[in-house]
Amino acid sequence: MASSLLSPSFSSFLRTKKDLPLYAFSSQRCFKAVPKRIRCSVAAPQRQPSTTGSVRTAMTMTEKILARASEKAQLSPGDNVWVNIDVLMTHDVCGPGSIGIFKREFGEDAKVWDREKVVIIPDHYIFTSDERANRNVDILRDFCQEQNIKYFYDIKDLGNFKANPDYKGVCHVALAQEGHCRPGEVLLSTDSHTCTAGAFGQFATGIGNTEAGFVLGTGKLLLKGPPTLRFVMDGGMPDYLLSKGLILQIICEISVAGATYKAMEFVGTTVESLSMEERMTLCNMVVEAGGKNGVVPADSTTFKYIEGKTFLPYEPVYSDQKARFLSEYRFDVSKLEPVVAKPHSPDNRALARECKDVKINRVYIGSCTGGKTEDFMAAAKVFLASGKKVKVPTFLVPATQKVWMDVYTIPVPGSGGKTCSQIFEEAGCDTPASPSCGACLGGPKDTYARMNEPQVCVSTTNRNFPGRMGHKEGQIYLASPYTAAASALTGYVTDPREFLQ
Ligand SMILES: CC(C)[C@H](C(=O)O)[C@@H](O)C(=O)O
Repeated sequence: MASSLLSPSFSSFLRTKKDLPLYAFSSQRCFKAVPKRIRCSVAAPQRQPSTTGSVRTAMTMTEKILARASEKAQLSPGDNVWVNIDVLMTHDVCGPGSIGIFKREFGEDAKVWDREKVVIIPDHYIFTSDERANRNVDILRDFCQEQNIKYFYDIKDLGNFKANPDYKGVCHVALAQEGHCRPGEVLLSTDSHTCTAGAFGQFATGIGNTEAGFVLGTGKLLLKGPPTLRFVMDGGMPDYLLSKGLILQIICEISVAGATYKAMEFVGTTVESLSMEERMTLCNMVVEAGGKNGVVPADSTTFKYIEGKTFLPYEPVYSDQKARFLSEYRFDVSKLEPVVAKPHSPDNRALARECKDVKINRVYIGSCTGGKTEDFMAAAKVFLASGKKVKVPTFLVPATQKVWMDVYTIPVPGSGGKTCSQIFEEAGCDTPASPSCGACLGGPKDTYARMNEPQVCVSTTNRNFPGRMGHKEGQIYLASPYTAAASALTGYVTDPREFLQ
């Protein structure tokens, strides 16, 4: 690696790197392999507060993960620390840029720090004839071949996604399904919805291309520890609510800037009762409140989901009882009603029933937020309960190839063995499309279900900014899969209780 090619900040880091013992950069999980005390004293010869044996201050789980990953005994909000990264993910939109920066800064022949810790998932602009979008995937492929990247979920045949057994689809859902989400670890990726993986009790956050270029070369990143907001959600989940409703409620309460550079920790009996997919939905939209990361303590639900998906050891951490939280918010979930976020901001709250006069042109069910297996099962439940047909075009975009398979194979409870796909067909929905991010963020003009007209859409996705799904005058109502399906059946924004009670 030619250090003369490096920018000042990169080269000063590398000087530090030279002084550190080798094991800090090995592919092993060094906090497991090396006793903490030895690590600290070798890496930092001067006595630090963390090595004096003084009683440590209570920490939140986010602080603990970052402390451990930076080989410190203690971390307080605001501390800047060099964090060892467990997984770095990138996709077709940001991968080429990150690779370009990596090559520019570390040299054309540089190798990534660990070929088994880099995960590359084409997912955004896949099923399009847009040449630049297609070229992005080619750049990823060339890089993965050159670097012998272990986890590259490639797609070559755009005409038939099933002909690409490695292809997954939406990165945040694929990361979980493929066992890349492990409690206590640090996962970074060039996508703001990386916070989804906090559902597994890990520190997961989105980074920029420049940072990703740096991580590709070093496996480290300088991160500032965020303070934590704690959300305690208790009470039985009403059977017309999904966790999309919970996170919309929270964002509306604290605003789109309410958690800027803060961790959002979700606890309480309701959270404990949620499935992994529902926890993922909760953490997924943390960034819509400005959050640095979302986190749910790992429990038996987490361990069961992970079982068989990864063979790497992991070590969960939990907030200390006396951990300091910046604020605490409490919700009695049993009293909540279905909400939507009206155009053009995820915190533009209204009760679904307050919008019953809003006429809509289409419904979209898909994305990392609302395109998981359970999201389709929820929508199918509403269609099944109504026995009616949809009144507006209803687009279904499974997040991943596995979700697509589930839609076609898993029987919906109470349906006499029908699959979601059968129920959707009977209800008159569009045939489930090839898995990808689809029209969640507009995409090239020929993207399936893109809003090319100034229409009104109820969507299970995460953002409703002007132009988000295509047309800049389009109007997007963010909603749960229950509310989206109910709205499809009436042609108006509809409270799902109309069909579920
Ligand atoms: C393309 C990518 C940079 C972007 C993000 O990071 O959020 C996208 O995934 C989105 O949802 O808007």
